[in-house]
Amino acid sequence: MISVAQALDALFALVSPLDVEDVPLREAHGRVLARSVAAQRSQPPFAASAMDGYAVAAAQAAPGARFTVIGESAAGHRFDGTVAAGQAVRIFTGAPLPAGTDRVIIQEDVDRSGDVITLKDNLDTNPYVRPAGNDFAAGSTLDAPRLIGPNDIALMASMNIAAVPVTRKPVVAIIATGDELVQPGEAPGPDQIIASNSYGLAALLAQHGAITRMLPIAKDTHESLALAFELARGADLIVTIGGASVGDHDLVGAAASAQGMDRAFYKVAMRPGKPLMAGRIGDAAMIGLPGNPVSAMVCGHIFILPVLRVMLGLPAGPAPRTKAELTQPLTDNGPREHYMRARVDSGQVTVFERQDSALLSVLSQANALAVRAPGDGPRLPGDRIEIIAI
Ligand SMILES: Nc1nc2c(c(=O)[nH]1)N[C@H]1C(S)=C(S)[C@@H](COP(=O)(O)OP(=O)(O)OC[C@H]3O[C@@H](n4cnc5c(N)ncnc54)[C@H](O)[C@@H]3O)O[C@H]1N2
Ligand code: MOO
Repeated sequence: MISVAQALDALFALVSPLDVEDVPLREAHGRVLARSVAAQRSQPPFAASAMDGYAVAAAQAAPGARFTVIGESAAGHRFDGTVAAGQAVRIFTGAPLPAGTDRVIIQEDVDRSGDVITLKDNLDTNPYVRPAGNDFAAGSTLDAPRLIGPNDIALMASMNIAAVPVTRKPVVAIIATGDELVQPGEAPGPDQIIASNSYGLAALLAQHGAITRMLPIAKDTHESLALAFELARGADLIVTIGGASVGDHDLVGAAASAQGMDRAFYKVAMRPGKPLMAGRIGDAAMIGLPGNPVSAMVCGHIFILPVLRVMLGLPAGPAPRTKAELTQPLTDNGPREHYMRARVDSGQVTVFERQDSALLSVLSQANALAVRAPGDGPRLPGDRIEIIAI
């Protein structure tokens, strides 16, 4: 059996960043910026007032100084003339500073009588001018790769970038396997259960930038599995669920081999998730997940999300870990890396008592996986242990 880190490296070697497409700015949120983009203009494009008040020459601004107001500069409507000594222009936030001025006196610091203003004592010394290019200069870049968030959308809008180069979304085909499965909403027979982790995985992968194709449930026969692989053609990644272990009806490995799968590995020293397999089938990467619902979801977080990130052009790396303080003692860990379902609150982590990999009710209460290294000794309350947010 290989380690989780070795399995991740092998998975990263199976995939590469997908091609680039341009999308309208409104559709770029949550996508990965594939090429750096450059500002089409400076912001602000002119020296602008930061406050409502009066634009004057700074050299003349002193308590008691008097100015004649000769016009107005508003946002979107500049004052076209030049301001001479002893003159001021009424100005509003965001408006261009008129020629001949380099300071804004806020209106609270002014007494106005008709067209004449007198500056008060205790003048605010801030010039309240935003120089041209204060935020960014034309040509300055937002660098790729980067997961585009709402703040980036605002910045690119301001840079006048209407079409954004992003990595194409990976298409992931999801194949649930097993005679016991029916889809949610169908009527199960007495020995049947409802397919669940295919739906959880589809939600997880869509949340992280994939287009998911949920294929019909494959029966535990070579013919049915062959048909499922046929239907998966064209996907960038094929994810099977179940049939990965050693039982007489676990046929996914053999069915994938029959499709010409070039196997990278089978079995990983982790808990849950041991019977994981991966390889390539034609142009697609293939990941065979164990069927136990929590195992499949944990493998989704630990393996598939990092693989998606690489396909999206983001750096290769494992699921990010932080540390939290244990609230309870833990017995020593076995030889496999253990991803324990846990709840983190205010930096403290409580590991659930029931860790069976069939318990979706426990997984749904969890917001983290507490990670135990292979052979990790017993732990005491107060110990800081590694966690992965889920
Ligand atoms: N003798 C051994 N038995 C098992 C071993 C082993 O090493 N030796 N490994 C165990 C481990 S660990 C796991 S995990 C499971 C994984 O087995 P499979 O990948 O072959 O999964 P199945 O047998 O098909 O299913 C297991 C379990 O999960 C349910 N299932 C499957 N798919 C779905 C789905 N889409 N939605 C909901 N539930 C699903 C299935 O009904 C089974 O209950 O093997 C152990 N056995
Ligand atoms: O390691 Mo298997 O993946 O739960 O129980």
